[in-house]
Amino acid sequence: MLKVPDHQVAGHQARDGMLGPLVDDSGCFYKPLQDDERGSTELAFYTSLSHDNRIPNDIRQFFPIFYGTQLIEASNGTGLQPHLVLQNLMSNHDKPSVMDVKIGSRTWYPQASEAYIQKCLKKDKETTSLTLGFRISGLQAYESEESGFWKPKKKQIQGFNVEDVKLALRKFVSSNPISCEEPDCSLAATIYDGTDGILAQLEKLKEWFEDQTIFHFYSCSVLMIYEKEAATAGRSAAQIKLVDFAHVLRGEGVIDHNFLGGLCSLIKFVRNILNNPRECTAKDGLPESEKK
Ligand SMILES: O=P(O)(O)O[C@@H]1[C@@H](OP(=O)(O)O)[C@H](OP(=O)(O)O)[C@H](O)[C@H](OP(=O)(O)O)[C@H]1OP(=O)(O)O
Ligand SMILES: Nc1ncnc2c1ncn2[C@@H]1O[C@H](COP(=O)(O)OP(=O)(O)O)[C@@H](O)[C@H]1O
Repeated sequence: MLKVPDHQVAGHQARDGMLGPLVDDSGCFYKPLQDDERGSTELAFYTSLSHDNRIPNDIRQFFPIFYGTQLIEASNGTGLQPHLVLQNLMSNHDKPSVMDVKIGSRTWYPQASEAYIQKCLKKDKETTSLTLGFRISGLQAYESEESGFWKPKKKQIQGFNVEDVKLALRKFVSSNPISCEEPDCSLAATIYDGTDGILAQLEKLKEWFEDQTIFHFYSCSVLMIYEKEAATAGRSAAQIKLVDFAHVLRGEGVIDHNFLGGLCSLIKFVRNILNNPRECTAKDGLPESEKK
C-alpha cells in the first residue's frame, strides 16, 4: 500500500494532487522520475553509483540504497509512471528529527539554460547559499508527545538569514525547539559529537570530497536524521545521508569546490555549537518585540 511520506521536510510533495514521492510498508521510497533532464540525470547518477568501484564502501553508506526503477501509480493521478525505488531513510524511525541542508554557494551550473541559472541565482542570493555556502531547505525537530514537532513553514525557512541558520542548527539538537528562544543544545554532544556523530560523518564525507573528481553535486542536500528518544537515552544513531541528484554532473577530473566549500562551512557551524553550546545568538540579545 503506497502512501505519502510522513516525514518529508523539503522538495516536491505528493499533496493536493501534486506529483511527489510515495512510500510503502516494506521500507521503499518511490521518487517520481521527472520527465525532463532531471529524471534522466538522477537515474544515471544512481546507476553509475551502483557500478562505480572507485567509490569506497564507507562513502557509499552516505547514499540511499538504490533498487532500480518501477512503474507505479503516480500521486498526481496520471497513472503508471516511472519512479526511482530508493531506501526509505525514515522507515526505521518513529519521530525523526530531520534537517535538509542544500550544499553549495551555487545551485546552478554553466551548462544550464539562462532562465534556470537566473532562477537559481535569485534563490542563492535571497537565501544563505551565497553567503554561507549552504542553506536549510527544510526541517523538523521532535519536541515531545504533547507538543509534537517544530516544523517551520517553507516560506519561513526560505527567509532564514545567517542568524536564523545558526539558531536552527542549535534548536535542532535542543530539548525544547518549539518554545525556546534560548536553545539548551542538550542533545548537541550526543548528536553532533562523538565518533559516530554528525560532525565525524561530515568530516568523513569532506575527506572524500577533497579527493573525488568523479561527480559534481549541484543542488544536492545533506539530510541529518536522528531519533530524540534514542538520543535522550544516550544512544545517538544520528545519520547523515545525501539526497537529490537531479543536477549531478561528471567531475571530469576536477574537485567539486562548490560542494566542498559548502560542506566545510556547515562543519564550521556544527563545530562552533559543540565548542560553545551555551552561546547566545544575536537574536537572543534583542528585546522580545524585535525578535520576530
Ligand atoms: O521549482 P521550485 O522553484 O519549487 O524549485 C525547486 C526547489 O524548491 P525551492 O528552492 O525550495 O523553492 C527544490 O528545493 P528543495 O528540495 O525544496 O530544497 C528543489 O531544488 C527542486 O529542484 P530539483 O527537483 O532537484 O530540480 C527545485 O525545482 P527546480 O528549480 O529544479 O524546478
Ligand atoms: N530516500 C529517502 N527516504 C526518505 N526521505 C527522503 C528520501 N529522499 C528524499 N527524502 C525526503 O524528501 C525530501 C526531498 O527530496 P529530494 O530528493 O530533494 O526531492 P526534490 O527533487 O523534489 O527536491 C528530502 O528533504 C527528504 O525529506
